[in-house]
Amino acid sequence: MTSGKINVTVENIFPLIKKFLYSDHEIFLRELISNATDATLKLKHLTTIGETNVEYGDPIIEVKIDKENKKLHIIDQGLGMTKDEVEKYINQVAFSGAEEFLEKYKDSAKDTGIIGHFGLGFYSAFMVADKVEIFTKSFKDEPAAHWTCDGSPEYTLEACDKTDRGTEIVLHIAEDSLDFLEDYKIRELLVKYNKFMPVAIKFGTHEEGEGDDKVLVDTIINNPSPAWTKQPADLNDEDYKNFYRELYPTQFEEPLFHIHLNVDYPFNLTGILYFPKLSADLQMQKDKIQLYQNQVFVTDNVEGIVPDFLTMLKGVIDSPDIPLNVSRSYLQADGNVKKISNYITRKVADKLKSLFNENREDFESKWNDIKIVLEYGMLSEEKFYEKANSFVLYPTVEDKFYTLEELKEATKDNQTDKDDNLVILYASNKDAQHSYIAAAKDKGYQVVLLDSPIVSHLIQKLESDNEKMTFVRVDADHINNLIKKDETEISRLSEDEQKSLQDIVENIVPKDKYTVKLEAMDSTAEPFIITQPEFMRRMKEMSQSGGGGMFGMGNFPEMYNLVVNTNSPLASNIISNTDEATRTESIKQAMDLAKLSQGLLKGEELTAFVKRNFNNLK
Ligand SMILES: Nc1ncnc2c1ncn2[C@@H]1O[C@H](COP(=O)(O)OP(=O)(O)OP(=O)(O)O)[C@@H](O)[C@H]1O
Repeated sequence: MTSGKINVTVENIFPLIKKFLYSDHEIFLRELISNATDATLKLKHLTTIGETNVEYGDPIIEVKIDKENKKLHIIDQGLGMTKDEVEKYINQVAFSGAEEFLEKYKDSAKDTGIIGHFGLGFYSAFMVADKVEIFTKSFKDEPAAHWTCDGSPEYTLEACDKTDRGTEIVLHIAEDSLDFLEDYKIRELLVKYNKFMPVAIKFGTHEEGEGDDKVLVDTIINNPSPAWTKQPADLNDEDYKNFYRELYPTQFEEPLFHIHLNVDYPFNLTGILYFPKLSADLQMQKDKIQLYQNQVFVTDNVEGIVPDFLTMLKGVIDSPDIPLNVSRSYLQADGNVKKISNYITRKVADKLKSLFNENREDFESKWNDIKIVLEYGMLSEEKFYEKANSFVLYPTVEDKFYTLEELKEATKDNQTDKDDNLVILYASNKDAQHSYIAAAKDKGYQVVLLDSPIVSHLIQKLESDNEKMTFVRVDADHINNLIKKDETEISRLSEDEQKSLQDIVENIVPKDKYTVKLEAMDSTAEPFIITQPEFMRRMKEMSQSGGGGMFGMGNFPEMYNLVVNTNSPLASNIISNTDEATRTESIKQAMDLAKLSQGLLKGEELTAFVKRNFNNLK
């Protein structure tokens, strides 16, 4: 037997390992199973290249709990180690690896980034065990070895009588980690980290069959060849849907479509992304994109790797080319990671384009579920914006879908104003803006429905990229002014009469909220109309939803115009009526009706309005 002292340079490494990443103790199992998988795949490689003629067979990795003796076993049938190799790989390589890792990250252990996802390796066993044993028999014709270490730098290494090839790691679970002797706990970890690892993992057994045919079979935790490792040509739609269910067993909604990622130059990346049906409550998205490295789960926080606007997608990406032991800011500056993020953006845009081209009707039916992602993408990724023009849709209030070019074509004859600007009218809420939409439709105008929360930012961008095109919400002005044409209505009131009308109305309407504007309109148009000027409203919205350059606008009071139609019978009545009480009453009534039609009559005012009108019916 050899015994020795591991060469400690970091002041006692074991307590450090125990403390390290306190919340992440569970990763020990992933590290040990990764080692077992590597050892198995290495042997497979050696047999395929003819380096050895041992029988590879159908190896599995087994995880076994021995609750009574407080032990956890991880057993593989991989290439094993000779005594010399244990000395070299465990006492030297693995130890110095762990040591270097700790030295580097002990101060940043609290960093919530990707740090700590990989690297501690074999010695992470000491996060949960106070004694670790290795029984290992190499595929080479040499005696088996037995290594023990009780958490002090001293270890023992001796020959043992293990006869079958491979390595068995035995963890003597520490008192404060007895959780890891619970079936459910280990199962949960295996499912979380090892669900798609490339070597079969056995955890327990279960019965299969009926009556006398009942047999005990191994319970295999993982699917060693998940869909993303296969060629797209070998998978059909059903396979993709099945994989979605495998990935998110608690998700019952089907995905809208998928994108298979598969590239090996200049970086290596595979994966499948899914466009989910987005629920109204975006905060509820608990199923996220999962990041793997060679089929080992790393994290479901893909911030910085997947472009922001795509983090609402679901699925898997697997790439060995993403550095993991680094902080988020370093990650974002990494050249490979940038390329990966650009590649994903391009693939998503290409897929959307082909869906649009292949089956436009289907694409239109999915529009409402995907628009937020696309609109956000147009705003945040210039490369996506450039491609998006050919498939992003602008639905009208009547559910007709246009691309921007089609919309321009459909509106240019009727909606170009006297200064040669194309005015695109839009509504953000079909019900609330109903009367304004109806007025626009009467004129034969198209009204598009833009109701996502970031629309004000998007139209701002579209305007700056499309000369002589402006977006105006239907309630931004009265109908004649929304798209200014040359014809002007003549006012029936004299200038003196207009002046007196203005004074009378201004005296009654609250000045801090409404600017009274007299307009000569068709006599059948509504006498009082409340409008909300486009510019102010848009800046306010942009400021409320973040950015937009109008810092602080979000707190501005709402400003409205009260447009009084000087050609309406009511306007004439107000002028000619000399009884102040009834005049005031009719202005208040007209004002309330205008508010009602803008959705502004609420609470106490609404109650008073209803009461007053019922009284009038008596
Ligand atoms: N189950 C095993 N079978 C055979 N060799 C093993 C096994 N576990 C560990 N080893 C050997 O010990 C070495 C060190 O393992 P350790 O987990 O510390 O680091 P690693 O796997 O090389 O890298 P990483 O830091 O990514 O885990 C391995 O490279 C391997 O040679």
